[in-house]
Amino acid sequence: MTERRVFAPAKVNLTLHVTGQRADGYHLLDSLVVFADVGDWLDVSLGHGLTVSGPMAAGVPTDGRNLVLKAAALMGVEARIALEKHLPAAAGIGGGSSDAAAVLRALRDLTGGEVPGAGLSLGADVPVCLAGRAAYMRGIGEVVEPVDGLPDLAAVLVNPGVEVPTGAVFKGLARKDNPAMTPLDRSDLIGWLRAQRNDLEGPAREVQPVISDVLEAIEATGSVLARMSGSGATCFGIYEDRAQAEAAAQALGRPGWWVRAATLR
Ligand SMILES: C[C@@](CO)(OP(=O)(O)O)[C@H](O)COP(=O)(O)OP(=O)(O)OC[C@H]1O[C@@H](n2ccc(N)nc2=O)[C@H](O)[C@@H]1O
Ligand SMILES: Nc1ncnc2c1ncn2[C@@H]1O[C@H](COP(=O)(O)OP(=O)(O)O)[C@@H](O)[C@H]1O
Repeated sequence: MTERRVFAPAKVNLTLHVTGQRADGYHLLDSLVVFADVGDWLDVSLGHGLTVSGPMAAGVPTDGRNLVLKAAALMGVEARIALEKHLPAAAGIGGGSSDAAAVLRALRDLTGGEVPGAGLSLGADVPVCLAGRAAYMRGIGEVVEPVDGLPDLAAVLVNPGVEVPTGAVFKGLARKDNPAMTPLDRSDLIGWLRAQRNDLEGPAREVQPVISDVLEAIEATGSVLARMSGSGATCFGIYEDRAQAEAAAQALGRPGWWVRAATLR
């Protein structure tokens, strides 16, 4: 087999605490990250060329700006990649980073090569996406510590169709030195999550006020928790079970909104 078909799941920051800032301007993070059963698909082989198709392909670069080609360059090879885009871009769910990580995994497999620096040079979210499982993400994203024993979470993902530039949201932070997460309480995960934060939610709402409407709409469907992921604008709701999440996804349909029921793990 000289071709690999790989899945690039949506990344969800269940929590995202910004705890400091480095001299180079990058922020120190303390985040619990999980992955969805919703994502992009890629066919990867050694060769040349990139095609982008699928329902969310519009606006995604098809040249060297695409992170999947940067991932191949990092591995020191040329790759032939067919990317099927299902995730919105610049949406706080790491679409580009997860695509890059999927290519790194496929090329590692095809070439036997190592991934330099776990892909951090491609973006702060790439190392955790390369791990591809529930993990704490710390440092600026380079410290990834797997977390075992979390229950599957029934969820909806909602993106209101507006892009949020990550850098602008970090710039809008009033405080850089916020408290870290408290120790994880597996016996009351939802209660624990409610007591944690996404520090980027405030500045992201300033950039895109529609995020407040999304969170209110999710809360109105009876979610046990509603939060924003990453730097937004995608928000998630957590539900008692998958049937409730599916019903919520139906209820949340609005023109221009991207809504998916998902299992997070
Ligand atoms: C905020 C997070 C949380 O998981 O998710 P997204 O909203 O991107 O999904 C990530 O840290 C984003 O990772 P990623 O999107 O790969 O970021 P990068 O391309 O490396 O950086 C984009 C910009 O965000 C800022 N940035 C990013 C990461 C970090 N730890 N501190 C920062 O200040 C910098 O201004 C940088 O120029
Ligand atoms: N494979 C890709 N998929 C989506 N966007 C990509 C990709 N490669 C590069 N990009 C660019 O990266 C930017 C951020 O996209 P993405 O990684 O999805 O954002 P986020 O980190 O907020 O989830 C987009 O504006 C897009 O132009």
